[in-house]
Amino acid sequence: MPEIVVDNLTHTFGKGGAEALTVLEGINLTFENGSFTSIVGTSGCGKSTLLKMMAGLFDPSDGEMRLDGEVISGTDRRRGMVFQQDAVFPWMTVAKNISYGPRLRGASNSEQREIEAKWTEMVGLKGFEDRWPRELSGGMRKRVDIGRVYANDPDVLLMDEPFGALDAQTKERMQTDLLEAWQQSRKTVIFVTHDLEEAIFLSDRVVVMSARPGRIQHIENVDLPRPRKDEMRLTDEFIQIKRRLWGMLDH
Ligand SMILES: Nc1ncnc2c1ncn2[C@@H]1O[C@H](COP(=O)(O)OP(=O)(O)OP(=O)(O)O)[C@@H](O)[C@H]1O
Repeated sequence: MPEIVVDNLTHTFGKGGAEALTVLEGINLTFENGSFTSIVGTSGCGKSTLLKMMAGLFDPSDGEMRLDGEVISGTDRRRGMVFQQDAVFPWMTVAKNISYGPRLRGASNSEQREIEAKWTEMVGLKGFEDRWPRELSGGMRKRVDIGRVYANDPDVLLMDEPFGALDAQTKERMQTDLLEAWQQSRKTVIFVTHDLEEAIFLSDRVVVMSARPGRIQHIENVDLPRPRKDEMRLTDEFIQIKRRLWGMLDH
């Protein structure tokens, strides 16, 4: 069953005003349940805007998005978002950050412990449960962020350049770990990135957007086998996809 449908979506900031700016035009996309899709495109083509609208942070000026047939409007824990800047609470330990959402919804102490144990392990933070965010590296804080979103048990994870601020080595490790968590949970993931290699490595599909106003320029199905291995980045098939997509972007 299709999970998210973006139906003829157009978005103009300040519509009707002198400074009106159309950033997205005529976007039609379907994200299948459990799929991993990346969205790439030159800076300013509206990738973050599209993702934020899927999160329900604001409504499109035309068209609509539906999750299982229901029009998306407003935020909902079924759609969890991870931003580039981590959103970890500095006054809570790793475990408390992770169980924040369930605690807010009245989960019992034992349910919270269970969720903390499951997700600290899944995001590679076992043994760090009682640490404070100030004691963690950037990559570890990102893991807390991802664990916290997963702990809410969303249907869809919306990730806006979550690894953009990390060094190359940490980034590669985070990509592999994210894929492992995704393969176990099979949530639908929509992942915005500037990094073509990251997009290809992670995804079933890479959506290429044209420069502003962003339109869908191309959809690349990535048929590399899973589980993905780091060495795949060096295969001819991988490099060919990268070259093809690179040629489509405005540099
Ligand atoms: N709230 C807003 N009001 C007015 N214009 C906005 C607003 N948010 C974004 N924009 C503009 O919309 C365009 C698209 O922005 P968006 O952040 O979606 O692009 P992007 O593709 O994610 O860019 P980048 O890759 O650089 O993050 C930009 O020109 C930006 O200045």
